Amino acid sequence: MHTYKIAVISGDGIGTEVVPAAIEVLDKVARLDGGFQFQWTYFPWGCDYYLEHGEMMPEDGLETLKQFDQIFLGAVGMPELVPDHISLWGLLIKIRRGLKQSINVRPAKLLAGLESPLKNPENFDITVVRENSEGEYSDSGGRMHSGADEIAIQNAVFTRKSTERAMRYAFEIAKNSRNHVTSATKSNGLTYSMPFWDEVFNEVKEDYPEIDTAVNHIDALAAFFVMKPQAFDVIVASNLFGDILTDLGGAIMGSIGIAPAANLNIEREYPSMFEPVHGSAPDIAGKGIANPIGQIWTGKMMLDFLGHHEAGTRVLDAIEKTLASGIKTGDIGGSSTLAEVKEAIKQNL
Ligand SMILES: NC(=O)C1=CN([C@@H]2O[C@H](COP(=O)(O)OP(=O)(O)OC[C@H]3O[C@@H](n4cnc5c(N)ncnc54)[C@H](O)[C@@H]3O)[C@@H](O)[C@H]2O)C=CC1
Ligand SMILES: CC(=O)C(=O)O
Ligand SMILES: [K+]
Ligand SMILES: [Mn+2]
Repeated sequence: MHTYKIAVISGDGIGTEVVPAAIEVLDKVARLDGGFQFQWTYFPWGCDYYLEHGEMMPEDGLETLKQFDQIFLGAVGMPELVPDHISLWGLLIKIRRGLKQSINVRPAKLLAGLESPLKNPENFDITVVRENSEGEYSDSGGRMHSGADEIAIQNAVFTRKSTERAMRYAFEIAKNSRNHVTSATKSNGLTYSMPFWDEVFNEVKEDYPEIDTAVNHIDALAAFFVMKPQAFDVIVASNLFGDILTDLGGAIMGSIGIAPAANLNIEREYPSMFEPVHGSAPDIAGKGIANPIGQIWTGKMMLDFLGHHEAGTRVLDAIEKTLASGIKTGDIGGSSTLAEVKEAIKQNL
């Protein structure tokens, strides 16, 4: 029996509610499978930790995390207590970069039993490959002067290595999907980064003659997500474009509370980190009404990454069965609690 050592960072807000629920589901599916188990190690890192220690995680936090097989994280951020750029850069983004989780995979598909806010949605099944290590998320820039002369400069960083890596990963995924990759660009507004992005895309696609491609500006692409999401298979996007597009992906499924994500170290040199698309949702935290499906589906992505596809399928089937039976949280039109949804998903495994 294989034991996976998983570092758990529930983080802030609803992270502390949805993570334990997902762990119960993962433990049960492991028991039903019989071939593997999880050993969970909990780290109390987050905004409360920051208020006590002056840092979001200990200085040797990354070294500690390297000893685990994978990381399971909820969400980071409590803007009323700690400014978001401090909390996210001190924990979430620090781990993504420090452990070279350079790819963020975020699926969005029409789930059985869930009503999309789109009026007559055709069946859509999209995988967004988001570059996760650079781009518009950068700490290069500065602020100076004050008053009417105040200036803020935020640079975006696009390296050939990381751009190409994200694109190649998208093409590889497309081979096992429907052989189509769309590139999200904005080379009509950004004069250096996105023309470069387009050039690299044109070069990379030459290596994949069997894959069809399209290029859309991100503004149009966002509109197409609403008007014709069925037109897409795999999408490759920069860090910020992918971030925005995948909240929209969650929304057209029914709620950002169900959207899963995986921060992958595709070289498998360091642990990958599995955390849903949504944040800490301070507006509903502590009420027991958060939707646990995003976190649970994220657990399915971890199972898949570990090679347990049958167990992963079992989790997604149980989610869909639960939705079809009408057991839903408020964000997707139901009146069930987090605990009720979790219990139903466990039953349906
Ligand atoms: N990966 C991460 O850890 C992320 C952290 N954040 C942080 O989270 C905090 C709140 O950010 P927001 O912009 O409000 O985004 P958010 O994703 O936390 O919430 C946006 C809206 O969606 C709802 N929502 C989110 N997850 C839900 C769930 N599982 N069930 C039901 N409803 C859900 C919330 O109630 C809220 O109305 C901030 O500190 C932000 O920086 C935001 C996004 C990602
Ligand atoms: C911070 C955030 O919203 C994300 O990385 O998805
Ligand atoms: K998250
Ligand atoms: Mn986001």
